[in-house]
Amino acid sequence: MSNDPLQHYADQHTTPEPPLLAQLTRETHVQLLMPRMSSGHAQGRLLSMLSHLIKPRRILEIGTFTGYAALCLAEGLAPDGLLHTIEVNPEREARIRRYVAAAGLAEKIQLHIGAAREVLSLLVDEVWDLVFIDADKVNNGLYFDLVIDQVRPGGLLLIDNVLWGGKVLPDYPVKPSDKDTLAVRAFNDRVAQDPRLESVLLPLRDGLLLLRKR
Ligand SMILES: C[S@@+](CC[C@H](N)C(=O)[O-])C[C@H]1O[C@@H](n2cnc3c(N)ncnc32)[C@H](O)[C@@H]1O
Repeated sequence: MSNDPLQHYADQHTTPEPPLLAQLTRETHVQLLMPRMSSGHAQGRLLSMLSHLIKPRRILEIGTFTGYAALCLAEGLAPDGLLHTIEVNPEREARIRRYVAAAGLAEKIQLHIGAAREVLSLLVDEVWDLVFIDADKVNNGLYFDLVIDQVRPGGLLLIDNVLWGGKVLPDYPVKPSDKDTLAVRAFNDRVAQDPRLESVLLPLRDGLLLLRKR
C-alpha cells in the first residue's frame, strides 16, 4: 500500500488484485531482490484491461521476472490465444511455472528461458497483437526494431520504465557511462517521432509508454 494519500485513493478505486497475484506480490517482496521490478497492482490491472479490450490471439512479453505481468496480460487472451514470455534468468523459471500452473494457464503461457535476442529469432513467424517490452532497458530499441514488423496494424506495444526514475529529464546530469539512461532517452525520443505509431506516455509508476501501430 502507498504512503502517498492520492496514490492510496487511486489504488482503492482500482479493481483489487486477484488473490493469486496478491500472493505473488507478497512472495516477491519477501523472497526476491528488487521486488519493484514486478508490475504490481495498478499497472497489472491496466495490463489486464488493455488485454481484455484487444482480446489478443498472440501476446509477446520480453522480461518475465516472476510472471506477474504475464498473468495479467493473459487474462484478456482470445479463446485460442497464446502468450509468449521471455526470461534470461533460469533461477526464475520454477516460480514462474508454479504460478502459471496455479492460474490454470499452463496451456496459454509459453515461457522461454534465454536471452530475448536469441529467442526472438525463433518466433519470426508470429504476428503480435500485443507486445510488452520490459527487460534490459539498454536494448529497448533493439527489441522494438526486432518485433515492429511482426506487430499487426492496430496492434499495441507497451514499454515499461520509460520515465526511468526521472533521469529522462534533460536537466538530469547523466554520466556518459550511464548507458541505461542514455538508451531510455534515445528510445523515447525516437519512437515519439515515428510516423508508424501513435503514442501516449502514461506517468503511471515509472512510466508506461503505449504505442499503437497505425
Ligand atoms: C522489470 S523485470 C520484468 C517484470 C515483468 N515484466 C512484470 O511486469 O512483472 C525485467 C526482467 O527482464 C529480465 N531480462 C533482462 N535481460 C534480459 C534479456 N536479455 N532477455 C530476456 N530477459 C531479460 C530480467 O532477468 C528480469 O527478470
